[in-house]
Amino acid sequence: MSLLAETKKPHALLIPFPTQGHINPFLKLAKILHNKGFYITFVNTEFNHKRLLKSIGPNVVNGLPDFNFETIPDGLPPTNMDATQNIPDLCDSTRNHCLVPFCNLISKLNDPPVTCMISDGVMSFTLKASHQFGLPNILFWVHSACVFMSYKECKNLMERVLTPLKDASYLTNEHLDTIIDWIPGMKNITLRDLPGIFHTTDPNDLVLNFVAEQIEVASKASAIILPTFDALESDVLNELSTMFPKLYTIGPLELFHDQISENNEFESIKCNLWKEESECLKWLDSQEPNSVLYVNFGSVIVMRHNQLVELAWGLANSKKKFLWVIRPDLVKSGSETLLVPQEIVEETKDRGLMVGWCPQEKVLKHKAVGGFLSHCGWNSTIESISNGVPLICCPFFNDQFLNCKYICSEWKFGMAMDSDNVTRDEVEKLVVELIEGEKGKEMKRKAVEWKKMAEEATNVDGSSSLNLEKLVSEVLLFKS
Ligand SMILES: O=c1ccn([C@@H]2O[C@H](COP(=O)(O)OP(=O)(O)O[C@H]3O[C@H](CO)[C@@H](O)[C@H](O)[C@H]3O)[C@@H](O)[C@H]2O)c(=O)[nH]1
Repeated sequence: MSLLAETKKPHALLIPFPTQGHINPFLKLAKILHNKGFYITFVNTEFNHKRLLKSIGPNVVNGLPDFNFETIPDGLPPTNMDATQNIPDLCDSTRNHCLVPFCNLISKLNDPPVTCMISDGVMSFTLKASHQFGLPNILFWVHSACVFMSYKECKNLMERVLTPLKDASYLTNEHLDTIIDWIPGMKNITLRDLPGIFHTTDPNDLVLNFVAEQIEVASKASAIILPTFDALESDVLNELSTMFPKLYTIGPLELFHDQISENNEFESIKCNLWKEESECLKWLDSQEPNSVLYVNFGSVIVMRHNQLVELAWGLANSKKKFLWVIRPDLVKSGSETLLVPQEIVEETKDRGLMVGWCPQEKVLKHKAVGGFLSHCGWNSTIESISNGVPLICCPFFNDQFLNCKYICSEWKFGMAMDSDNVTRDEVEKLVVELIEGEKGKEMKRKAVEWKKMAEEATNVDGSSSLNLEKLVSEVLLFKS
């Protein structure tokens, strides 16, 4: 057994699940590994590749001499180029249709040959490919450790008849208040706090069964990586490390990414599926420190028009400055073309800016941003931690509920808001509190504390740095 000879460039093949919230952490990891001397092949779906050409232009996929993009089909018919594809369809299609084109791709990549692969935790069909080609396969679950643990307990929750719910009445009776005190490393949790997949009433729910199937095979991977850090989730990580001996926490990736991003050649490598409106940074430049609320709901959720209208009124009535990202597909189709009532657009034109997609990480770094109204996707959560930004948490689905629970009750840098019952008064109250209230100041202080701990984890001797080194030497470069 030996490490690969230094002279031969190791070749890492990375394949994320084909949505923005998975592509982003994969791209950061790809750049970090490239900086450590790896030859990189990054695999997108043909559909997303076309979206990248549309949103960024033809240069997007040029890559660098040793950083290449490849594509495979996702098996789905073409859909709206400005919208995230249907998630259950993607889950089903990737597991059923991607293995053969993925294997064909690996056979074709010979110069240099692939030496290891990093696959999305929910793209476990790749384990068959790694087995066939005799390659290490690292599963990258792009969630918090708590969410990963809750998925690990999927079968147990099913066996205890806690999920799927018997019928819709279980969504409103006390069933969701059932205390779950047996998940290792997790305290003060109810069924309501767990990811939304567990609240389905459909016994054949595709996504629930998909996650159950994916987590079941996780232990067959050469290693598992999570984009979190030890100090943030120590209890649950202690438990997970006994279940998965090769589990590496390597977050926040954004901080490692920042350490290498002076390297300008990386700037050209982007994977935004929507056209980025970076002019909003100039607008932020003209605002007072900590005065602006940033509002963004990530890349997947779709809300009702009345939810958006209540939000808009709440923001307007708060009289605070705001930068609001309204994706072209944020509201259910069939609603009015003018999403935000003209009255509000007029009234807030001096203090509010609305764009379709922004460079979120640069926005979160900006000194003008005093808080973030977020859906609590894991990337948005860890990017907020990396920048010490406090949150108003408005979860809509799946892992966002558990992230919200931890942000508000354990990490204490956020306040919760119910996405099902958004009212303008509640929005106004929370926004004012976050930007100028005492609770807002306390949450900002907590957010900055977490930021410092995240920085410690990614310093040379920090837990995530050491794990990243170990991941490279013990798994990615390891040759049996
Ligand atoms: O205008 C925008 C909006 C988002 N982003 C970036 O897009 C990513 C969004 O990721 P996330 O906050 O996790 O939200 P989603 O894209 O909605 O993520 C999906 O995937 C995540 C990882 O599995 C889950 O945690 C979420 O619940 C799920 O909705 C982040 O890196 C953001 O920085 C931008 O750059 N500009």
